[in-house]
Amino acid sequence: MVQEPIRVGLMGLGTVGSGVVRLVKNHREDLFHRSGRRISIEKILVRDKEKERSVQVDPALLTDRPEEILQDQRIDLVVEVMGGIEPAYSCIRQALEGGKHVVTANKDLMALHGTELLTIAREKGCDLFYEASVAGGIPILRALTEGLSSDRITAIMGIVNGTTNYILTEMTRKGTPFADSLAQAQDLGYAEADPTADVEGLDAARKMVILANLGFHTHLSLEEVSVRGITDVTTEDIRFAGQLGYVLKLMGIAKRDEGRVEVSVQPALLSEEHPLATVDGVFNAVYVHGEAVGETMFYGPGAGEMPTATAVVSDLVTVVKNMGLGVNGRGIVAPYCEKRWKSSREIFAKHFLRLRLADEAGVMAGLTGIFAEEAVSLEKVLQVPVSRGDEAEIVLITHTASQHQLEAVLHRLDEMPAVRRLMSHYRVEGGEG
Ligand SMILES: NC(=O)C1=CN([C@@H]2O[C@H](COP(=O)(O)OP(=O)(O)OC[C@H]3O[C@@H](n4cnc5c(N)ncnc54)[C@H](OP(=O)(O)O)[C@@H]3O)[C@@H](O)[C@H]2O)C=CC1
Ligand SMILES: N[C@@H](CC=O)C(=O)O
Repeated sequence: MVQEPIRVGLMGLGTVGSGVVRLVKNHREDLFHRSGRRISIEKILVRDKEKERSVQVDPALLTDRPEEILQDQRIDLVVEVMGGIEPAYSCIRQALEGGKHVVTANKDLMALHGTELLTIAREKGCDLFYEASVAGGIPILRALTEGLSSDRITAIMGIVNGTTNYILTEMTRKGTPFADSLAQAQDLGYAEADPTADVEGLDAARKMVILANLGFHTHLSLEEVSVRGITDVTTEDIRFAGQLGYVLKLMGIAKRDEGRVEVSVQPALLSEEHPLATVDGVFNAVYVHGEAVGETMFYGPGAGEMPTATAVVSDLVTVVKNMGLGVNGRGIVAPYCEKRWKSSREIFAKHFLRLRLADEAGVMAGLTGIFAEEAVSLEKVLQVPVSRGDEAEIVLITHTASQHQLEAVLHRLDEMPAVRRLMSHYRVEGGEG
């Protein structure tokens, strides 16, 4: 008996949606063999039906009315690649409540409403997959939920935003100014429609919430994550970090010790030996530490049309296979670990500080005295030349100290008259010893 095809309603035909159309067409036979059904894109929701498209589609498939997909009983599965919260949230909710399976690439939405939507999906016996929402083409969500499902995850650290990694790589390698590198990332289709979310760290924070919730089986919300982007990173910071043996990356850091978690996004220095240090350009990588497995790392393109479409269409294949087995929605695990945040006394790291000082006798002694009194020892100190004769600049790296100790030092430096300016400070990961 010839089975009916799986009927898909595609919401969005931009960068990712176009990739989905291309992949479904180009890998048609493989997808059929792997999923057991033909995949047919029945309708495509767009904002502007007249717009010129980079991919060829039958104009009769285009609609600007979501209900044409949501109320079509023949459609089994909705692929949401519009982005943003609304109308994506209402569409996905309505699709699930109507018994349609959903695949989405929308991290904004999954970071904000993921737990709620997954609960609806489970109750309705529907699948809701979102592999493409984190790290584009890297199957990291599947690694956490399947490959590492026997382990207890203690750390997830990642370069999870392709746009900022591209910008920082261009600044490091070629000294390309921030604005020019951002424009290139936009032209290449890596950046969000509003790139503020990329450069201010919010996009990475959304992904870290998704990763931490899956890895730690808890329910953390976005507002609780400490977020700092790359807009104040300078080429000097990058250069001095390099002189000390470090590279600067926008890092997502999620760690769990004895049930207490920390999650942050910040530009951080990585030792040149750290496995994440060589991840350049649009590439992403996620380093996962598990109690039993130890260190693992997942690497690949974090954004762009075809890598992201690969993740979306792979989710689609899983939905179709689950339909064949009659197990849709069963793989969704509800959060079962209590949420307990670390205090600032429980978060430990080394730190990089760049300070502009008055060039006077006794200033260095006063400065090192502050670090000693707060029990923060110094690992490396570098004096750098400055144009003003009455000023000196130093760059230093501390040994491991708590966040609380660092804040005490920064507060006291702020009150020390000879400290003219704190030029920059970053957390340092790796390079212990
Ligand atoms: N680009 C990337 O590399 C990656 C993107 N993602 C995520 O994938 C999703 C899609 O991103 P991307 O393809 O880059 O986005 P684009 O801006 O390129 O495309 C969005 C598409 O959705 C349509 N759309 C948007 N709003 C509406 C609306 N209100 N009603 C109807 N149609 C609408 C647009 O229609 P029209 O064309 O008519 O304007 C467009 O076709 C986002 O959630 C993004 O965060 C995830 C990983 C990587
Ligand atoms: N804007 C995002 C796209 C993928 O999620 C990024 O640059 O990583």
